[in-house]
Parts: sequence; structure tokens; C-alpha cells
Amino acid sequence: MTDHKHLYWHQTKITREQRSSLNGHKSFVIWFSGLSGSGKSSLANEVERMLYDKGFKTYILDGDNVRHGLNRDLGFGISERRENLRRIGETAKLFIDAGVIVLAAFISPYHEDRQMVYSLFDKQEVIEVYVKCSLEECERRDVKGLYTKARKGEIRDFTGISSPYEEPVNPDCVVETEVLSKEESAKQIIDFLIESGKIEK
Ligand SMILES: Nc1ncnc2c1ncn2[C@@H]1O[C@H](COP(=O)(O)OS(=O)(=O)O)[C@@H](OP(=O)(O)O)[C@H]1O
Ligand SMILES: Nc1ncnc2c1ncn2[C@@H]1O[C@H](COP(=O)(O)OP(=O)(O)O)[C@@H](O)[C@H]1O
Repeated sequence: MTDHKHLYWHQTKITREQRSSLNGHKSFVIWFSGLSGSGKSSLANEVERMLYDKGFKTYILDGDNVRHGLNRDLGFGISERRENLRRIGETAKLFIDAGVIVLAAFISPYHEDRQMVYSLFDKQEVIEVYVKCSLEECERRDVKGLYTKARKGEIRDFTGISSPYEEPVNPDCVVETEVLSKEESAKQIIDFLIESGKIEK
């Protein structure tokens, strides 16, 4: 374990409040959790486009992309998924401090790990979105052909097949991507952000 007792927190001259005020909006994280193929990336991109069009500063953190760089050393075992989310949480925190709205799209399959990530933030800084779609439909979509490979035993610990997905217990939004179009799903989230006072119209 690294010894942190000789580290000191440096207070910056420009505060988060000043950055928010310059941007003209609050910063927070929208955390999209759901099975592979449930629609996390598509939805995060659609919501980002809508926010961008309204002039908000945004950034997407996405499972596949982050695992190409920052988390390229991590696999899909229980402890590696946990470390994956911890690093992403800390990264999201930096973006929030910078005044940016973060859209985080990660399977984040374990209840305990999601709680660990959310505990890094103030309660009002995190919105949990459950991107809900049945395993059958995700497999039917099989966007990247991963379910076929997982069924053949070519991918270990694949969520929904050989690794668990624990549904969010009390999410702020449940988006049913099997029923709604991409645009309707994104609009549901934008409406929630407005109703909950996170953004103005
Ligand atoms: N074993 C296994 N299980 C699940 N997913 C796998 C696996 N191996 C590779 N992939 C690809 O990695 C993407 C999920 O990464 P995440 O960082 O979101 O996963 S996690 O939150 O740490 O569980 C996931 O992306 P999405 O399909 O966008 O969810 C897959 O493309
Ligand atoms: N309401 C919806 N929201 C998001 N994606 C949807 C929706 N309806 C259908 N889809 C489709 O489901 C697939 C989801 O893929 P993707 O966004 O990569 O999922 P994930 O990031 O969860 O793996 C895309 O082909 C997308 O067009």
C-alpha cells in the first residue's frame, strides 16, 4: 500500500464554482449501466448531441474506449471490473471539477461497485440510468458479435452469459430500449435533467 501521508492537497485559485459560472451550467455525471448491447453508448451519444446542441460542455467516458487506453491493463474478472470503475469514477470526478457534464457508459454489473463509484461524488452529482434491455434482445442485436463468441466459450466471464449482471436497485431513470426509439430514450433523460433541476430548458 502506498504511503500518502506526505502528500498535500493544493487548492486551486480558480474554483469549481467559478468554472461552472463561466460555463453557465452545473457539472455532474450521468452513469449508464446495462448489459452489453443494451444501448449505453448509443444513448450516451444521443444525449450528448442534444446537450451539445443546447450549448452544454460534455464528455463521454465509454467502456470500450477507456479500456483501449487508461484501463488497457484490466480484464473482466471481479476485481479488475472493480478497479476499472474506480479509475473511471476518479476520472469523472476530475471532469466534474473542470465543469463538464460526464456521460459514463459502462456495464458496471455489480451493485457494490456502483455504490463504491457513486460514493466518490456528492449525492446530487450522480444520476444513475439503468439502460434496460432483456438478455434475449441484446443477444438478438449482438452488435459486435460478442454474444455468439461468448456462447461458443470463446470469451470468458462474459456479462449475462458467464458473469452476472445485478440490476440497479433504485435508479433515477429506467430507459427501456426494447420499447423506445433512441431519440425517445434520450428525450426521457433530457426531460429528467430538466425536471430534477440539473439543467435549464
Ligand atoms: N467478458 C466481457 N464481458 C463484458 N464485456 C466485454 C467482455 N469482454 C469484452 N467486452 C467488451 O468490453 C465492454 C465492457 O466494458 P466495461 O468497462 O463497460 O465493463 S465493466 O463495467 O467493467 O463490467 C463491452 O462493451 P459494451 O458492449 O459497449 O457494453 C464489450 O465490448
Ligand atoms: N432506445 C434505444 N436506445 C439505444 N440503443 C438502441 C435503442 N433501440 C435500439 N438500439 C440499438 O441497440 C444497439 C445498442 O448498441 P450499443 O449502443 O453499442 O450498446 P452498449 O453500449 O450498451 O453495448 C444499437 O445498435 C442501437 O441502435
